[in-house]
Amino acid sequence: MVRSTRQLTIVIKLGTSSICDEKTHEPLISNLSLLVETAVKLRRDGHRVILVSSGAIGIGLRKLGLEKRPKLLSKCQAIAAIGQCELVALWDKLFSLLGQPVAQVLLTRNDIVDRQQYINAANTFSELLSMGVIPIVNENDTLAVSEIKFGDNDTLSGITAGMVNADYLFLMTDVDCLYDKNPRLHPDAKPIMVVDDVSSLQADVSTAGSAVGTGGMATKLIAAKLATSAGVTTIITRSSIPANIFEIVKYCQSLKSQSQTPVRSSSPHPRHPATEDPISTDLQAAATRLEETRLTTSSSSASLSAMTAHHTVTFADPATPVTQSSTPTPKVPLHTRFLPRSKAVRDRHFWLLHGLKPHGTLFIDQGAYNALTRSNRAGLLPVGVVHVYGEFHQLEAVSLTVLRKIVPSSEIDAEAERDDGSPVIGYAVVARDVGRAIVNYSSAEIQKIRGMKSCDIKSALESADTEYISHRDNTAFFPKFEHSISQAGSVRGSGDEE
Ligand SMILES: Nc1ncnc2c1ncn2[C@@H]1O[C@H](COP(=O)(O)OP(=O)(O)O)[C@@H](O)[C@H]1O
Ligand SMILES: N[C@@H](CCC(=O)OP(=O)(O)O)C(=O)O
Repeated sequence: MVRSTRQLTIVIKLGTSSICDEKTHEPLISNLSLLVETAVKLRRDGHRVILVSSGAIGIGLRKLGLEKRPKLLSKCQAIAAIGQCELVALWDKLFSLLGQPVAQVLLTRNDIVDRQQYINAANTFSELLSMGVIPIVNENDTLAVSEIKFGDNDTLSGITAGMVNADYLFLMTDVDCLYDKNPRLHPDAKPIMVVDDVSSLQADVSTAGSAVGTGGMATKLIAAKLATSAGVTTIITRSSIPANIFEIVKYCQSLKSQSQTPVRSSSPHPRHPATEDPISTDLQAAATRLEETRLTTSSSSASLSAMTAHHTVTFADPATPVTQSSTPTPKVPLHTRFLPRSKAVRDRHFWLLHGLKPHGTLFIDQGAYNALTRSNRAGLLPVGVVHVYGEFHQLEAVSLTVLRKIVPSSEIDAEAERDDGSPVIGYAVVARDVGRAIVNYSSAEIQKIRGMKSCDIKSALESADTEYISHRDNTAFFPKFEHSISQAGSVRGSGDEE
């Protein structure tokens, strides 16, 4: 039993590989039943549970006696429609045996781009959870085409966890945890126990996962980044023993309460809980890492598959200082734990960053970025915009990118050419994706007023309702340490602008 002084909200994501057999696509009934027992026990312990379930296409393939996914999108969508019906009927049947009501929630990215629809979805989750129901979420594959797709249920589960302000996101899969490389291909792969910053993680997740899964580990890291930014502790662990969730939550809760217990000190200065103190948080993480390093060798055998049973070495980032901890080592099943950010991005900011689909990019200068992110935040003025990329309309979303350097594309690739064979005249841009904004002007209008003082907007445009390209309430920024690493991308422009 997970004893907790407060009710926890726990999102559990189950991938296709945990729902049906990789080759025959037969449902893995024992897996599903164990998951149902665990979810119902969590409910009976007073927690709120959401299940994000893949498997519609896998189950649909089985129903139609097909060996693999057809290439044609409409066929896949039809199979998903057939499979989703069977999948939810199966979940409903299993949960009903234990008297647990469930609800089906199908989402596409388009559903949450609109703020009101996002709020509607969040309210529906909230109502269902307070009625004691377990929502079962999947992407609405019948409607989703690439432009409006989450693309994979890992990302969808990260967004769901952020939307409901969950405490935990469990990404249940067919390996015990995240490794430094794919354990299916590398028997010497080392498990990674704790991750405190997904952006600086060094693990090879480039190889594909199971034959039935869509994103492999790469999309689980995206989900972890999304969820931890919203303050959600994210766990990757094996799905075949769902009861491990109890042990892992108990362990994480005990770490949290340890770190929140004020330390008695003779110092005249009050001590802050460790979670508010970046230095002690680091030490806590490092100490935890050491504890977990020990426990991997001793207690994970129950959850280790034949494939990974020999992994007794844990992997700790050598760059991170590790301190001794005298805390007795608890026995916890093998898992990777992604630590939540202490400054969680929630509600409107979470929606701005992760619900919206950017239609273009505004390159802003460092001064604008500083003004937009300081404590007394400013709105985005034309003077801070140095470049506009893409075509978008008023009130659409854009990415905000801090421009670092512009390099003529010829310096990067002398052979660069367009599809029709003509040479590319343009730039390679070194920039950092820092946030999102909803704009008050179209791309064509911003092109005219970028770099201008606010008093000049009226003379440059036919109508100018506001001096702001984006009001501060319509901008949101990724936590500073989580910016994506500098990326180079070519902007195919006229070449005469900068
Ligand atoms: N660094 C890594 N650590 C662990 N698993 C990895 C890694 N890189 C790739 N994988 C693969 O990811 C798979 C899990 O992803 P996936 O098949 O999409 O599962 P699911 O259907 O549960 O979403 C594992 O079976 C493994 O082969
Ligand atoms: N929506 C799809 C699942 C897509 C997906 O992300 O699958 P997986 O990588 O196995 O979690 C389905 O239900 O088949």
